[in-house]
Amino acid sequence: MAIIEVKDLVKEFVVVRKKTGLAGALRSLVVPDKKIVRGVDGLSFDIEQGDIVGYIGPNGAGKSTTIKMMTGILHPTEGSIRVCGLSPQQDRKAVVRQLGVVFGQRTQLYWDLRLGETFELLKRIYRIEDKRYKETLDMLNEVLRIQDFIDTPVRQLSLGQRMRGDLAASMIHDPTVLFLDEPTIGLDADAKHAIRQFILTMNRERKMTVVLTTHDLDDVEQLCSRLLVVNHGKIVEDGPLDDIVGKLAPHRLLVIELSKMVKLPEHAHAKVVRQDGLKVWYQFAKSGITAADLIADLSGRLPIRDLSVQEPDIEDAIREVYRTTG
Ligand SMILES: Nc1ncnc2c1ncn2[C@@H]1O[C@H](COP(=O)(O)OP(=O)(O)OP(=O)(O)O)[C@@H](O)[C@H]1O
Repeated sequence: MAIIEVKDLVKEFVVVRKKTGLAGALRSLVVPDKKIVRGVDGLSFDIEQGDIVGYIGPNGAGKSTTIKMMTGILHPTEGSIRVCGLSPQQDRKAVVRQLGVVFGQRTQLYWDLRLGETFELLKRIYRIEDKRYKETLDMLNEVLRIQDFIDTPVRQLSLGQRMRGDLAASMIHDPTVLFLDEPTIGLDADAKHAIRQFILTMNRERKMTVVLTTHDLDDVEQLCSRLLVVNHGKIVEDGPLDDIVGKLAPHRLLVIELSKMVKLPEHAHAKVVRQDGLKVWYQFAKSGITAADLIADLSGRLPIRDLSVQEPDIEDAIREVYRTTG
């Protein structure tokens, strides 16, 4: 059985369209011009235990709305959700016990408490045994190095420390599923690295299922085995990371710097897509030829001073999908 089951999920919001001018504003008060917005428009997917799934899409695609429904914060207009076999709406308490939720844009820590006091409080709320609590804290400390700032009041933590604290707090009750909404937003490279290591460790050591929304494609590439791409409230792609990259961005570029100007040879598997003086860009399909074979072919026919292979930019590719399906 999948750990998360989402079927035909729809969420509609009623928004009031404001009319312009004073007369319009007064008219809106008397007869509001209401419009229904579909934030989520018929989503279906399953997530298996132990998966790390990237839930990605452009601004306004419906990612946060889906997460809010999966965590029981919002009620679906239509459709059904099961998390660990339970309904987040009907069995909210039991589902919350199974979930860790972290929003990168806002903290769930108590602003005036020291981080350690917050953990103690959560231990009591969730009635965690001393032994398990200690094991969890030791593991969290190893990965997130929270000991350095465990006695600091939350309001004095840097953004990176605060995010580590938030992640640690979400783990105290040993959840089965972790929802992360933009966990690396605004962080420096070190903090991002620590957070990615933490996610991988929790997944490996505790079989934690992770659903991650992010605009950071490095997060996706380093963490996720599967991607769900959402646009206008609908899933537009669902599959292994490599397949989606292969489908959306099948080409690579071989960038060659020539040592002197020559006539460029044609190649059955590569075409020149750009030239700027002595610099030449050959585009080739990953499925047609390997970079090594292409380099071997061309190096006998061109005076090469330097070269590099550019991987496809998946973000550009996804943007292209959004443009064509939007
Ligand atoms: N409370 C609300 N009232 C009205 N419309 C809403 C509400 N919440 C979300 N929406 C609309 O639903 C759609 C999906 O929004 P959502 O916040 O889920 O997108 P998102 O993919 O999380 O975007 P982002 O990447 O910017 O966080 C948008 O059109 C948004 O304007």
